[in-house]
Order: sequence, then structure tokens, then C-alpha cells
Amino acid sequence: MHEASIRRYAALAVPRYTSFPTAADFVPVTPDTTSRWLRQIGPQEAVSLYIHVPYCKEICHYCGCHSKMAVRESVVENFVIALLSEIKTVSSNLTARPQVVHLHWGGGTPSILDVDQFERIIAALRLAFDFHPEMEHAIELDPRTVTPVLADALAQMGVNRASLGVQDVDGRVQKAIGRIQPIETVIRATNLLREAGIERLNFDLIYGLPYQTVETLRETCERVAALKPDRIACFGYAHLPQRRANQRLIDASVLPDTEERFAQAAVVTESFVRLGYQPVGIDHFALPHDELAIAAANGTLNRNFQGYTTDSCQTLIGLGPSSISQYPAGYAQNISDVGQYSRRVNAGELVTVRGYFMRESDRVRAGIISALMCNFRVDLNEAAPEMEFADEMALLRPLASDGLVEVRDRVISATEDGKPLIRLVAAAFDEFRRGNVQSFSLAV
Ligand SMILES: C=Cc1c2[nH]c(c1C)Cc1[nH]c(c(CCC(=O)O)c1C)Cc1[nH]c(c(C)c1CCC(=O)O)Cc1[nH]c(c(C)c1C=C)C2
Ligand SMILES: C[C@H]1O[C@@H](n2cnc3c(N)ncnc32)[C@H](O)[C@@H]1O
Ligand code: MET
Ligand code: SF4
Repeated sequence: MHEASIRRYAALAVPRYTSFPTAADFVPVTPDTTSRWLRQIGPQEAVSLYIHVPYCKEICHYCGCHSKMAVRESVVENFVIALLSEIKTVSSNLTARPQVVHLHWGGGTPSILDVDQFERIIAALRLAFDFHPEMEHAIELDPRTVTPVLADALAQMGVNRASLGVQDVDGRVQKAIGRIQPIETVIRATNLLREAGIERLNFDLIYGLPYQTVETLRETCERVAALKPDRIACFGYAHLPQRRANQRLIDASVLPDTEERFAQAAVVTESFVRLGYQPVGIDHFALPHDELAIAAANGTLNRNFQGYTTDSCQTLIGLGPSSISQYPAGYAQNISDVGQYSRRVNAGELVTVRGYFMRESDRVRAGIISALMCNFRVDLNEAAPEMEFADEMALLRPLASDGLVEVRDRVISATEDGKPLIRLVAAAFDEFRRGNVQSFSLAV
């Protein structure tokens, strides 16, 4: 593909498609709807739970997550009290006991909770939910917060997977992103978790950050791969300073440009493949024995709000401010403001504010977009035998003539050149993106 085409395409802003419709297209949805959707869950039905802990010790300059600085310990305790209220209200809306197959603590920094707080939350969940004996119990950890006491406590709680925010190990980059974290900190956290018996590890990295180059990234990839985490995610930095005040601390003049980002994404993939990892979707890598690598190879990979997953549950219940729940009938997102969240859950309310009611055609589009994001390929004869997609096909034509996709007998597949730009192919099937450029991140 020509440099000029890369530049043109990679500079387009498109969603990351962790859901379709994306959260940006949600409409008002009320707690009554969530109550109805919760009541429809059947006995022993497999569900996933996501718990959002919206606090960190301090906020990194690049962060795009929903999190605030915990200025006092009491702030975190007040959040835990509110979360316990929400769990009680959600539980009282259930008409059956579901079975939890995946439990994920995200944030923010869940490791800001103390052992007593974790235990109270788990005890509250166990009153209404059965935990599957082989439940995947995962937590996002800031390596700087991992202590021997925490590692042992997490293992005691049944945590069997941890995701560490590594971001980059280069000192100059770390200074520019407000995240000072020498690699020794990552090594220590990794060892403590493994010694405690938590061996399934993921590292998160970011490319497209200030002062990163192809050379610094190659070095970062080698240093983190030497620690042999089963999984690595490497996201493209999404710089949206108009929406995230903390990102205004990043000097945009030292950010890599579109072409450099493109080259960085390529060197990350090239490095991890050389170091024994298999690429999974657009931004994950996994060692060959890992379930995610196996799912990617045999076409059973799924995508949810946390990214790529082996989870195939119909229902994901999100708890905590800003959490998104997924039900067979649609999506429901909680209010994001922690103060309002707390006031309302403490008054016994569900706090759904936005979401989406899935129509049959949305389900078809969601299936197509998910197949493209996970497998880089979709067969419309299987996915949507009844739908013509004339507009969509017209949108794909320029991508096809630039060598990004091949369309044959209604089978759409990305070429090797097209894989990094698969979000653009997916966007052709997104009815909500018809030429309107919104504040999404760059395609690469
Ligand atoms: C773990 C941290 C999270 C990341 N994303 C989310 C969390 C909790 C969830 C999230 N982020 C955004 C939304 C949309 C609704 C909103 O309130 O703004 C949700 C549900 C906003 C957002 N974050 C990023 C972008 C580009 C946007 C806006 C566009 C969009 O909705 O797609 C950047 C970003 N955040 C995270 C990653 C990994 C990432 C970029 C690679 C983490
Ligand atoms: C959950 C993961 O999301 C990533 N992350 C957080 N903020 C951003 C952003 N603005 N752009 C890209 N990735 C981000 C970090 O790698 C974190 O560990
Ligand atoms: N807050 C943790 C970290 O940055 C986990 C990933 S970001 C939600 O290390
Ligand atoms: S990257 Fe992680 S630690 Fe940093 S502010 Fe965001 S949620 Fe908190």
C-alpha cells in the first residue's frame, strides 16, 4: 500500500469496537429496563461479572479510563459501601441464582482495596451468585501496588489471573507520561504473583506515547517478553485532551505522528512474533499454550468491553460507576460520576443511565463487526444471508482497491496490509458512523 494511503486511512478516527453499537451511541436507558433484564436471567445461567473500582493513587497523564485520585482512604471505603449497596439491589432484582464463570476487577486500580474490603465484596456477591468451581477470577493491578501481603491475599481469594499495567519501561517515556515505574517494579510484582500461585499474567503496553520510537519500543518489547507473561496487550495511545483533562499534561508536540505510529504498531507485532508470541486480534499477543491464542487460531475468540476474551457468556453484569452491562436484549451503563453513583445506590436504586435496545439488525451488525475484529474475516452468506449491504459494499470498494480487503462471493477478508486497519472495515458496517467524524481515536 502507498504511504499516502496509509497516512490518509490511519489518520481517520474510528471506534475500537469493544461493543456494537459503541458506548458513544448509547441512548437514555432507565433502571426499570435493567431491572427487567436482570429478572430474565435463569437459574444457574452462566454470567460474567465486572467490578469497576474508580480510584487510583494518582492519575497517569495518558489515562483514558474512568478513574479519580483517591485523596483519602475514606473515599475508597465510601465507594466500597456504595458498591455493597449496588450488589444488594442488583441481587434483589434477580429471580434466580446465576452461576459466575468470569469475575473481573477493573478500574482504576482495584489493588487500592484492602483485604477486608475485597472480602466484604466477595461475601456480598456470594449471597446472590454461585461461583463456578473453575471460574476465571481476574484482576487489573498497578505493579507499584503489589506487595507480598496483597499477592497472598489475592491468591487466597481465588484470583487466578492478573493484568499488570506496564505501559512502557523506558525512563524518558515514563517521565513524559507521569508514570514512573522502573522495570524492577514490574519484575518484583511478577515474581510475587507467581510465588503466590497466580501464574496467568497479562501485561498492558501502549505505543504512540511521547518520545517512543521504533527503537525504544523494540527494546521495551524484548525486556517485557523476557518475563514471559502468557498475554500482552499493546494499545495505540488515544489522545483526546478535549475530553480528558489529565491528557493536557502531555505535550502533543512530542507525540509520534501517524506514520510513526503505524511503524511502531508494526515493530511491536514483529517483535512479539519473533519472541514466540502469537498475534490475537488487533492489539493482543499470547504464548501458543494460552487459551486466547488457541481461541484466535480456531476462530472462537470473542470481544467485550475488556477487549479480547475467551468469554462467550450472553450476560455480563457490570457493577460500579461507569460500568457497562450486556444482556441478551441490550446494553446498560451505570452513571459515571462517583458522587452521584454513591448517593443513588445508597438510596437503594439501580443506576443505569444509558445503554441500547438491540434490534435484530443490530445483532447481525454486531456479529459481523465482532467477526472482523476477532478473525479479520466474515462470511456474509452465514452472518447475514437476508441482507444486501449495498451501501456497505460501496464503502468497502476504495479499501479493496487500496489492497486492504478482499471481497469475494460476499466473503470479506482483510489482507495482511489491511489487518492493522480492520477498524475501518468494521466501521463500514456501523450504521452510526456514516461520515460523521466523532472524537474517536486514530485508526492505528
Ligand atoms: C480500563 C480502562 C478503560 C478503557 N476504556 C474504558 C475503561 C474503563 C471504557 C470506556 N472508555 C471510554 C468509554 C466511552 C464512554 C465515555 O464515558 O467516554 C468507555 C465505556 C472513552 C474512551 N476511552 C478511550 C477512547 C478513545 C474513548 C472515546 C471513544 C470511544 O468510546 O471509543 C481510550 C482508551 N481507553 C482505554 C483504552 C485501552 C483506550 C484506547 C486504546 C481503556
Ligand atoms: C487498561 C489499559 O488501558 C490502557 N490505556 C489507558 N489509557 C489509555 C489511552 N489513553 N490510550 C491507550 N491506552 C490506554 C493502559 O495500557 C491500561 O493498562
Ligand atoms: N490501574 C492499573 C495500572 O495502570 C491497571 C491498568 S489501567 C486500568 O497499572
Ligand atoms: S492507567 Fe491505571 S493507574 Fe494510571 S490513572 Fe489510569 S487507571 Fe489509574
